[in-house]
Amino acid sequence: MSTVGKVIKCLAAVAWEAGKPLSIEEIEVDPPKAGEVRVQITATGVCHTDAYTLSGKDPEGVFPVVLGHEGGGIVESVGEGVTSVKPGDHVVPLYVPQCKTCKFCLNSKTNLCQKVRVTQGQGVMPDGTKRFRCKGQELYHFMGCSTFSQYTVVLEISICKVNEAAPLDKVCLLGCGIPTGYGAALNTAKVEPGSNCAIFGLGAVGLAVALGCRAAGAKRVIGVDINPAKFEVAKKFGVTEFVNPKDYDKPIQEVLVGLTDGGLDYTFECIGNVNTMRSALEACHKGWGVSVIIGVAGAGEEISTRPFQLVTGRTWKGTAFGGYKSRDSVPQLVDEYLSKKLPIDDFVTHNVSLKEINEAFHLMHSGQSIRAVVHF
Ligand SMILES: NC(=O)c1ccc[n+]([C@@H]2O[C@H](COP(=O)([O-])OP(=O)(O)OC[C@H]3O[C@@H](n4cnc5c(N)ncnc54)[C@H](O)[C@@H]3O)[C@@H](O)[C@H]2O)c1
Ligand SMILES: [Zn+2]
Ligand SMILES: [Zn+2]
Repeated sequence: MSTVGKVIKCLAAVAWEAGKPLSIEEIEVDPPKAGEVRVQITATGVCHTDAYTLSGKDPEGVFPVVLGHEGGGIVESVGEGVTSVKPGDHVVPLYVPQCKTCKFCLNSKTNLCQKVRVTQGQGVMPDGTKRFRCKGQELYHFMGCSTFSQYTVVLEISICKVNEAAPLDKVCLLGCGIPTGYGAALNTAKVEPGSNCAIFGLGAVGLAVALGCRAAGAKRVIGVDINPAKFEVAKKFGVTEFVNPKDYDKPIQEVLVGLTDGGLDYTFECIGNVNTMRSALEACHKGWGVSVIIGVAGAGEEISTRPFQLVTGRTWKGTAFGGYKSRDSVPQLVDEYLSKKLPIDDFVTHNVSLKEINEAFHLMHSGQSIRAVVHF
């Protein structure tokens, strides 16, 4: 029996309020309106941003909400005017959309499409309404994706069709963490062959940076992390040396400058801590070192350094979603995965069912997982 045009009842992990575990509920998902796509989600990763919003610290956070933004799925039906995907297509929802018409999309220097920024931040579709209900209450959308549900509704500009040969429980991770780090090295820093790089924080994002540095032909890739358990696994991703700030009684930037004859060519902050952001900048080589901020700091926090650090030729940059124009790039990254250039499988350390989704959050908080993938 076709579900097209009908409300679908399915299971979702609902965040009813801040600071509480997710609860598995039967929800109702409306059909897609014009320009929208209803997707059956088959797998999703769990990312720090989901945890951040769930914690209540996100000033934009609204409840009750269906979180999740690292999903993979199959198109169930499309709304009026949708042409780039059709029912049955394998797709990855994208929290950075690509409308291809706004000022940002038309500028090759940025990937930050602004077409639906305001409504996406408010947790609603562009017409101000929502497509989810549970127990008589409407549920908010999240980052334009809401992948913690068996079915979700997203905009056509927030989705891309990917090669069906790729398993969705792996390429779902191309929805956030992997492109973020990989693109930070390749698109934002534009790491050159023979470079010395340092990566602060060896979670999924930092390890993806390591893959990007390796792909670019970096010579030394120094991993900086306070969890020594990360080093063995990081070698597999191309980290060549490991520095634990806890092993030293001087600032870590001084240690790194000493190890590298004056500093790094490229550093990457993948923690979200304003102190390590400063260390990462100051670990850069005078005259040309570039530091890229990827980690997301807490609301209201500020970075600082002495301006002389910049006057003497260091550059501070930042990046979201690795600088990738999302709909153009994610299908290409899927192809890189299929041609064994981009090893996504190594990121999946745990697999859980939807009912165990809170366990995936626990594995992330305790530092045990690189990524735990939730299967529907
Ligand atoms: N800019 C973007 O588009 C974007 C996208 C996704 C995630 N992020 C952010 O990237 C960051 C990393 O995400 P992740 O999923 O890899 O996180 P993660 O928690 O898996 O990894 C962080 C790592 O940093 C280490 N660490 C913590 N404090 C440290 C310190 N003081 N010194 C050295 N190492 C330290 C931890 O041991 C851990 O290995 C987060 O802030 C996340 O919000 C940004
Ligand atoms: Zn994320
Ligand atoms: Zn746009």
